[in-house]
Amino acid sequence: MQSNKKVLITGISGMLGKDIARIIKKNFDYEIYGIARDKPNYLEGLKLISLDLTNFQDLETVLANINPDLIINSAANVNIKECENNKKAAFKINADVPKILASYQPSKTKLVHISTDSIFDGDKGNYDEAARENPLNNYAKSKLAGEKKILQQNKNAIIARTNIVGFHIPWGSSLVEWGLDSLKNQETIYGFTDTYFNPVYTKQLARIIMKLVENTNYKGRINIASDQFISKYEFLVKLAQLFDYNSDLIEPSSIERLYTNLKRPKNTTLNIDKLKQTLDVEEDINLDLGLKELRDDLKNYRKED
Ligand SMILES: NC(=O)C1=CN([C@@H]2O[C@H](COP(=O)(O)OP(=O)(O)OC[C@H]3O[C@@H](n4cnc5c(N)ncnc54)[C@H](OP(=O)(O)O)[C@@H]3O)[C@@H](O)[C@H]2O)C=CC1
Ligand SMILES: Cc1cn([C@H]2C[C@H](O)[C@@H](COP(=O)(O)OP(=O)(O)O[C@H]3O[C@@H](C)C(=O)[C@@H](O)[C@H]3O)O2)c(=O)[nH]c1=O
Repeated sequence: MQSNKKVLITGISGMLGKDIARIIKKNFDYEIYGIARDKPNYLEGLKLISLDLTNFQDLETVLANINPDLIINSAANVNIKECENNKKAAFKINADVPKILASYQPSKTKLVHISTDSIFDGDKGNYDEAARENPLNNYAKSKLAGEKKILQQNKNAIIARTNIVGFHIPWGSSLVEWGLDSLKNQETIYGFTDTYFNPVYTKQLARIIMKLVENTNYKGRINIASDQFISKYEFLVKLAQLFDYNSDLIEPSSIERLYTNLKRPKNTTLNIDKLKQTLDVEEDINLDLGLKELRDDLKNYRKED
C-alpha cells in the first residue's frame, strides 16, 4: 500500500542518514526520499535523488516537486580540515543549505536539522540548550550559523544537537571505524583522556528524532545524546572490550599530543534533562545498549558484504 506521508532525508549516503532511512522504513509509514551526490544502494524502496545541495535552485525545485511532510537535514561537511581550508564551501553546505530548507514551509511540513556539540568551546561541559555557544573552528562556526539561519526562517524547526557514533556503508573513517581498524591491525593509538563527550549510536538518535516528530510538538533546540559522560580514551577502551580487541593498544594521552594547534573543544558533553522531560527515551540514551546494537549491526553488515 502507498504511504500517505513523505519524508525527505538529506545526507542519505552518510553515517546518520542511512540509519534514519532504515529506522523510518522499519517503524514508520512514510515514502522515503533521499538526497546525496553519491547513490547509495543499501535500502530497497528508497527514492534517491542525486543532487549537489549547494545548487540552491535545483534544491528548491526538488522541494516543490516532492512537497514532503517531513524534512530531516543530515547533510553536512563534517571534515574539520576541509572546513578550515575552505571556509566559503563549509558555510555553503553547513549554513546556506539549511536556510534554503527552512524557507520551504508549507504548514504541513516539519523540519529537523542535525547540529553538533562542537558549537561549544568545551571549557565546562554539561551544556544545556540555553548555554552560550563559542565555536572554535570553521566546521563548528558554520554549523552554528546553520542553526541560526534555520531558526530565523522557521520558528517551528527542531534543531537536534548531538554527538553520534556509528559506521558508514560502504565502510568509512568515523571514530568507530578508525578505532576498530587500528585495533584490528594491532596498531598502538592515542586515546584522549582530556576530551569528553556523551555519544549516541546513530540508530538510537534516529529513533529519538522520530519519537519527537511523531509524538510531540517540540520546537527549537534540543540536546540528543547518551547518558554517559566519558572521555574519548574510555570510549575507545569500551569499543576494544566490546569487540574483543586488546585495549592495551590504547595509550592514554592528552589531545594536545596529536593536535598541537588546538582547535578542538575538550568537553562537549550535552545536558539531556530536557530530552528526558520531553520523552520516554530510557533505552535510546543508554550508550552500552547502543554500542551492543552497533556491534550486532556491524556483524550483519559484514555477513551481507
Ligand atoms: N560524525 C560526527 O561525529 C558528528 C556529526 N554530527 C552531525 O550529524 C550530521 C550527519 O553527519 P554524518 O552522517 O556523520 O556525516 P557523513 O559525512 O557521514 O554524511 C554527510 C552526508 O552529507 C552529504 N553531503 C555533503 N555535502 C553535500 C552536498 N554538497 N550535496 C549533497 N549532499 C551532500 C553526503 O553525501 P555525498 O557526499 O554522497 O553527496 C553525506 O550523505 C551532520 O549534520 C553532522 O554535522 C554531529 C555530531 C557528530
Ligand atoms: C578521539 C580520538 C581521536 N583520535 C584521532 C583519530 C580520529 O579519527 C581523529 C578525530 O577524532 P574525533 O572524530 O573524535 O574528533 P572530531 O573530528 O573532533 O569529532 C567531531 O566530529 C565532528 C563531525 C562533530 O560534529 C563533533 O561532534 C565531534 O565528534 O582524531 C585519536 O588519535 N585519539 C583519540 O582518542
